[in-house]
Amino acid sequence: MKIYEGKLVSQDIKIGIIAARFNEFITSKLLGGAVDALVRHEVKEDNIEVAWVPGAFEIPLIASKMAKSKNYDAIICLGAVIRGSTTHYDYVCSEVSKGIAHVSLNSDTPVMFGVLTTENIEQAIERAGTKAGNKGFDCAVGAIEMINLIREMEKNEIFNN
Ligand SMILES: Nc1c(NC[C@H](O)[C@H](O)[C@H](O)CO)[nH]c(=O)[nH]c1=O
Ligand SMILES: CC(=O)[C@@H](O)COP(=O)(O)O
Repeated sequence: MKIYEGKLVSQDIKIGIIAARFNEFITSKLLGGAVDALVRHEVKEDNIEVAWVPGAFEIPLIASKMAKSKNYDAIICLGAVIRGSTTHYDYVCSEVSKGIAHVSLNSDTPVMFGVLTTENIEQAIERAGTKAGNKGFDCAVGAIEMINLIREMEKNEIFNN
């Protein structure tokens, strides 16, 4: 039985991060967690590039452009969509999640979904560095794992058709 898994090592890893400015009180904490995880796993700061977009809905477009550039080994998408009093929340969440998944599959690039979708501000705060951890940190570790998993499987010619 052969098992492949991505090691948490970071030789010459280049990361693109997209952060939504909407609910910046939350998304800045997600960004801090992601950068902390990357640096503590020895990703060079010069190899981390951050793009700020107005809101989560704009993330997929920039993710697509970053992925098409082939300048990044993985892309991390960070946002905080918090339900309001209309159905706008449902449309934003749906399109952002579909859009990010579409970019990842169409570009063969790991695009990590670090967009909080919460019922209230308290749930967002809990997931941005308090009692439920930091989803930005988690996504960054996942990005390193995915990059190394793909590299390992490619080295073993697993994807050769
Ligand atoms: N309500 C939230 C939004 N709304 C804004 C949209 O993401 C988008 O920027 C706007 O519709 C213009 O295209 N964005 C969030 O990131 N979080 C929210 O809670
Ligand atoms: C997620 C949203 O778009 C939401 O915060 C907007 O609030 P509202 O539905 O009250 O306009």
